Order: sequence, then C-alpha cells, then structure tokens
Amino acid sequence: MDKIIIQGLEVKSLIGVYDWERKAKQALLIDIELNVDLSVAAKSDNVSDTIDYAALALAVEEIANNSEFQLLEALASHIIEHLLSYQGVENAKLAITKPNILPNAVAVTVELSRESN
Ligand SMILES: Nc1nc2c(c(=O)[nH]1)N=C([C@H](O)[C@@H](O)CO)CN2
Repeated sequence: MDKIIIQGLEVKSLIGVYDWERKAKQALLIDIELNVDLSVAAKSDNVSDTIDYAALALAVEEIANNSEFQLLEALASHIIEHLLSYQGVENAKLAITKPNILPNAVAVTVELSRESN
C-alpha cells in the first residue's frame, strides 16, 4: 500500500487537563501516515492527482492552533477525522507527542489509527 507520511510536524495548541495548561499554547509534534493509492500521481507527475502534503500540513497546524481540547486523545480524534475526509484515504494513523510534560520522561505520545468508511 502506498503511503504519505509526515513526521514531526510542530504545532501549537491550547491543550491539557490542568489549570496551568489552560493559560498558554504548548508545542506538540504530530506524525501522520495516510494509506492512499499514489499510482495516478506517480504516472502524471501532477500534484492535483494526489493529496498535497504541504496543504495537508497547513490544515493540521490550523486545526491544532484553533482548538482547546483537554486530552491528546480528543485532539487526535478531531485531526484524524479531517485526514479521513481527503479523497482516497483508506486508513489514517496519527500520533501526537507532548514533549517535556512528565517529570521522568522525554515525552508522551498518543496514537490513533482509523479506517475510512
Ligand atoms: N491519557 C491521557 N492522560 C493525560 C493527558 C492526556 O492528554 N491523555 N493529559 C494530562 C495532562 O494534561 C498532562 O499533559 C500533564 O500531566 C494528564 N494525563
């Protein structure tokens, strides 16, 4: 299966359970993996025959920037629904990493995987 993968997309979002987390946006890292047939674009060499990953990254940055969820799970679910709305996406995997949030860990990551209907 063909894939489009974006790794380590840095976004800013108001996210978190605790009062101190509701005051300012935090940096998050997002990994995206889309299962999608790329054979037409591979032949045509035309970006209109595929999912433009630059536009996709901008859309994800905007969703994160404008959201105010408490849980990483809720933000991930909201973003993955957007990813599944792109034409031809059969399956989407999304991981959101919150760095430097736990005292004895480098980061925490929540990962979702969803099939298109
Ligand atoms: N499963 C989760 N647990 C926790 C989350 C979360 O998003 N998903 N978030 C928090 C706090 O906001 C965390 O960032 C600081 O401890 C706690 N647990």
